[in-house]
Formats: sequence, structure tokens, C-alpha cells
Amino acid sequence: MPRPLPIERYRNIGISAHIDAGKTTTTERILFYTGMSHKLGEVHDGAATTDWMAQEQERGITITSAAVSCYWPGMDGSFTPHRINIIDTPGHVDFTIEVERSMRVLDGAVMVYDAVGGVQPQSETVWRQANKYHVPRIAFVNKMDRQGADFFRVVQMMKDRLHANPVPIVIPIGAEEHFAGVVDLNKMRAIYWDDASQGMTFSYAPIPDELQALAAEWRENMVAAAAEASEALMDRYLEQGDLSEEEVIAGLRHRTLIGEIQPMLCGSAFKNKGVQRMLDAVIELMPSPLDVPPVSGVNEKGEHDERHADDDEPFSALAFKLMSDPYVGQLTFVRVYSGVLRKGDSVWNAVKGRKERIGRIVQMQANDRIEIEEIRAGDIAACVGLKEVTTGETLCDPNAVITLERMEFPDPVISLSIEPKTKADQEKMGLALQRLAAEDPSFRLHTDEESGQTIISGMGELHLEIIVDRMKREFGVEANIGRPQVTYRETIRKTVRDVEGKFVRQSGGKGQYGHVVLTLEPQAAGVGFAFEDATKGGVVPREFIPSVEKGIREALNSGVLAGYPVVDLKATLTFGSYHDVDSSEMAFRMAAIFGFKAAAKQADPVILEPVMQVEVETPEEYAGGVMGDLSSRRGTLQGMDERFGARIIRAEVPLSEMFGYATTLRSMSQGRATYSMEFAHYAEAPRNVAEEIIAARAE
Ligand SMILES: Nc1nc2c(ncn2[C@@H]2O[C@H](COP(=O)(O)OP(=O)(O)OP(=O)(O)O)[C@@H](O)[C@H]2O)c(=O)[nH]1
Repeated sequence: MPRPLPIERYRNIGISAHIDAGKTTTTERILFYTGMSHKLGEVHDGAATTDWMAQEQERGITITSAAVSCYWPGMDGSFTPHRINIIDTPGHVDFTIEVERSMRVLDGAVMVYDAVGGVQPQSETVWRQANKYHVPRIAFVNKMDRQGADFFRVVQMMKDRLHANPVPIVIPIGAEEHFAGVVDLNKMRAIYWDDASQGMTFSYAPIPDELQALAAEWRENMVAAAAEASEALMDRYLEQGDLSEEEVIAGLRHRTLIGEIQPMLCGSAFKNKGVQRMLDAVIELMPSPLDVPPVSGVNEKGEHDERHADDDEPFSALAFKLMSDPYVGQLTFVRVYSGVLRKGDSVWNAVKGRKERIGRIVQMQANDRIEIEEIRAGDIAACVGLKEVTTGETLCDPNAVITLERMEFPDPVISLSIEPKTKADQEKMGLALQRLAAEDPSFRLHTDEESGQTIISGMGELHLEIIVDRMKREFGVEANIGRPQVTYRETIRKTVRDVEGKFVRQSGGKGQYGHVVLTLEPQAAGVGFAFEDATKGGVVPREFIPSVEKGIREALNSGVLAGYPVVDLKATLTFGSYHDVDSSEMAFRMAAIFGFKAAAKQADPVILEPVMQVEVETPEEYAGGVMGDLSSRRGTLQGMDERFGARIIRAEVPLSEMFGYATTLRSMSQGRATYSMEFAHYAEAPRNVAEEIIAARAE
């Protein structure tokens, strides 16, 4: 079967935004204008297409990133149709993991900003994530109809806060209730949208007189930016003082793809204006799968390997999202990097080392699930019938194995205990939690060895709340949950050398004999654990070395101060001894556990606590109170800005001090202040706090 469209006509884009900036509304409009949906679902009545999970509809927020596809022939029908796959990404900070994983599989992103709020704290997080994955971007300033909307202020904020290089390619006609359309700076004409057809139709007109000068100025800015793409363009620009439409697009496209500039547009998704012009920009300025570098990984021999976006290369894909669909069942969304995947094919899961068969393949088009025979390099679709594939795993041709670079998932910072309400719930709960953990790598579960309780951990209170809620709704499991607890860690501050650990049982019959000598050294934050065997002359026989490492790893998990995992240290086995008959793997494992515990106690162990980056936006009159309160929560103030008359206070505060903050802030500011927070780093807990933590664990 031939390719429905040449690969250069694909666009895999994410739509990314701060919560409430209008991402879902914008996506809805895209599906409507591209003919994929025939009716507009408004977010506030819980009918939006991409938000179909029950919780999303009730909470009005997007928490999962579904991929939907549409075709766009250009505003004037002048392009050959292009296929746009939209990967919806959530805006809430508890789900930054979702943003992260979508960044990994998309080729370009549309950053949606609120024309009033502009660049908000979480927009900065998303920006950094996009930088990390070198994702080319355009910006869409939405909500131009709102009171206080100001396109050029957002342009400035992108420069100031994101150190971006925004280049407007349209300017707004009017603002707030007078927002009427945009001036296209390349075609130098006005575009007005028709209200009666919900923006489906639009008309072109000359630029209004009062905007002539401003449009000329911003066109100049845009053309100059395009000219910088190459010497040839610059020469033409200097000679002629201008560039042609095609040259402007070519220049902007080149610089956008290499991340030098971010073209900017504006509109009002809700008032049905500006969206189609943005889609044209996606086609003109965003990369096709051919424009992005080949994906890399390691092959079966452990060598570096690459796959190009080419149908003739062996098949490779990344599973980036699992979700249960109410109509089709369990779906695994995959991004195909190379080759072709046909329904019924067997694929190799390179991470699990398992073969799986692809049942059906479906593509989401608005509310419809379209069954397809195959997907090809560069495309995104969902597979039905994969049994043991988890987010982030590679699927590939069994005869040409590659493991694509894995996504990085942050460690959870918050945990709570969860208990089934009845015996019947018990088994179901286990299955449900396993399934949810497979879907979401930032969600973890384990059994507490001492209490036997099941502990779930995640990125924030809301994250865990939604997991518990999904367990109830989708799996029918009723559970009691404990209070949220901070996930602490432990580490050491001092190097200790040559500490002994022995495990000797030699009374009667066959005994046990293990003896190790260990050196522990602190490692820089985030480095993790390292083990080295520095013994000489076989004082510890080679077959027992893995048992020594295993014992230390076990001991790391259960901590030395308060039972939290010990991180960032290096352990070196320097010496030891063995017994011809009595030594065993078990004896050396035990000796290592004892040795490690003894050494770690001497190595100045400390408790590490997660510290959050908190940003509060408050009316001036409450700023003093807010700052005082943050200080009393052991917060470190980092700065204060003014934004449209409100104060923005930034601070780093330990997570343990932030429980219930929403309520306090509300009552302190009569409901007028808002805040956001995200994980910043782990830091050593002060002595008195550490003592409390240790005492609490000892209870
Ligand atoms: N005035 C105005 N309101 C808008 C516009 N676009 C969206 N909204 C409203 O803003 C609110 C948030 O819109 P969403 O589309 O849910 O925003 P989102 O960014 O998807 O939010 P999350 O899914 O929660 O991250 C809704 O009440 C929309 O109706 C716009 O252009 N103008």
C-alpha cells in the first residue's frame, strides 16, 4: 500500500501551554476548521473532544495527552493537503512528566499563551523542556478578546522571561472586545473572521489605515529576521530592501527549525479568530519528520545506532502513552521513527526482551477512532492488543533490534499509603495499580517492609488524587488512603575508609563466613550510586563480588537514619576474606549489609528533603503577609516582580511545609492570590527538622 501522503507533508506538533491558556479550546477549533469535527465542544461544558476522560471533563483540565490527527490544505486551499498530528499536552505542573514525554515524540510545538497573563511560571518549565529536546517552536497568543489583552507585551515577556527570540508574523487588529482579526505581515493584508459561521469563513481586506505604520515596522522586523538565515538571503535583502513571500518563509523556516527564532501569531480561539492562520504557520514553519535528526539508540551489540525517517529502514517506534479508551480498550500510542508497521505484525520490545503482536491499529480523529492497516515512518497512531509494553519502551523489527534512548522520568516526591476497603478490593487494587504504573512512569508503588502497607508515590497531591480516583472509576476499587507524606532521602557527607562487615556463624555443622571491608565516599547530587571492587589477589573470590554489591544496594534502600533511600554515594570494596567451606553468596551479602550500615553511620549521614519552587501572584496589599508566611515555612525568598499591578513572589520552600497551602493562601488574601509550585531540588534538612523526621519514623 503506498503512503497516503509523502512524509514531508507530515507535521507532528504538540500544543503546549500554561493551565487555562486555552490549549484545549485551540485544539478543538483546529479539529473543527479542518473538518474533523462538525460541532464545537466548549471546554466549560465538558464536551471537548480531547478531554474525554471523566475526571478531565469534571475538572475542566487536560491531564492526558492524546494524539489526534487532521488534514489541512491551507487557508486558501493552496497547499497540497498536509497531515497534522496533534499531541495534546497538559498544563498542570503535577503532570510535567506528560509534557516531557510528549516533547520526546513531537517534532515541533505551538506554545499557547494567554494574552493577559502572558508567560507564566509553568510556561518557563515547558520552555526549558522544549529546549532540552531541541523542539522548534512557534507561539500563539490566545485570548486576544480578553480585558487587558496585549500582544506586544507578551512578545516582550518572551524575551525577558524565556530569553526567546520571538518574531511576530502577524499583528492583531484591535484588542479586547474590539479584537477583529490579524494583519498577515507576509502577505500584507488584513484577515477578518466571520462570527456567524463560527470563524469557518474569513475574508481578506487591505490593512486598516491606522495600522499601516505599525504593520510596516513589524514586517521590516520579520523580513530582517528571515534575511539572517543565509548570506544569499541577506545579500538579496540588502540589495532590494525586501524579500519575496517565499523567501521570507524559507528564511523564517530555516531559523525556526534550528531554534534561533520563534515566529509569533495571535488570535482568540474562543471567539473563533486567528486559528487557521496559525495552522498555515504550522505547515510553513514547523518541521516535517524529515527535518529532524535521525533517532538514535543502541543495537543488539551495544553499539550506537541510528534510524532515519524512511519506510525502507527497519521498523522502530517508541511507545509514548498508554491509555484505556472507553470504546476500543487499552491503547498504546506509538511514534514510528522508521519503517512500516502493519496490523498483525510481530514486534520486538527491546527493553523487556519480548515479542508482541500488533492487533489493530487506530488513529484518533476528533471523536472517531479510525482503524488503519499500517503506519509508516514519521507517523503517530495507537496499537490495540499490546500486553506488556510500558511508556518509553522501544518497539522494533525483531531482525534489526534497536533500543531508542529512554525518556528520563523524575523521581516522585510525595507518597501515601493505600489500603483496600474489602478483601474483594484487594486483588483488584493490585492489578489496577500495576496498570496505572505502566501508563505513568512518574507514578510508583511499593510495599513498606515494616508495615506491609502499599505505598504509592507521585509528583504531587493532585497527581495521586487522580490516580486514586481513576482506580475507583475505571477499576471499581474502593480504597482508604493515608495522609500524603514527603519522600525524603538520605545521603552521606563524609568519606569513611576501610570499615569492616562480617557475617560469621560457625557453631556445629556447616557454617557461614563472609567478610568485607568497605570505603564510602559522597558523590555529587544526582549522580546516584556507584560500586567498585578494588580488592587484589582474590581475597574475596570473584563469584562473591556481585553478592557484595547486591547487599549494599539492599541496604541503600532501607536507609540508615530514618529508613529512606540513600542516594549519591560510592562504595568501594577494598579488602575481605573468605572460608573455603563456609563462604556463600548469602554470607557475603549479609556481610556487605552490616559493613555498609556500620560505615554509613560514621559517614555523617543526613536527611535530604524535596524543595519546591513556589511562585505566588498576589495583590499588593497582601504581599507582605504572603512573604512573612513563606518565611515561616522555611522558605527562601528569591525575588519579587510586578505584573500588571500584582506582585509576583518567588521562593524556594521545602515541600513538607507546603501541605494545605492553598487554603492558607486563600484565607490570607480573601481568595485573590494564586500560586504554583514545582519540584526544584533536594536539599539537606536542618538538624531540628531531621530529628523530627527520624523520630516520626521510629514511632
Ligand atoms: N476569553 C477567552 N477565553 C478563552 C479563550 N480560549 C479559551 N478560553 C477559555 O479559557 C478557559 C481555559 O481553556 P482551555 O482550553 O481549557 O485551557 P487549557 O490550556 O486547555 O487548560 P488545561 O487543559 O486545564 O491545561 C476555558 O474556560 C475557555 O473557554 C479565548 O480565546 N478567549
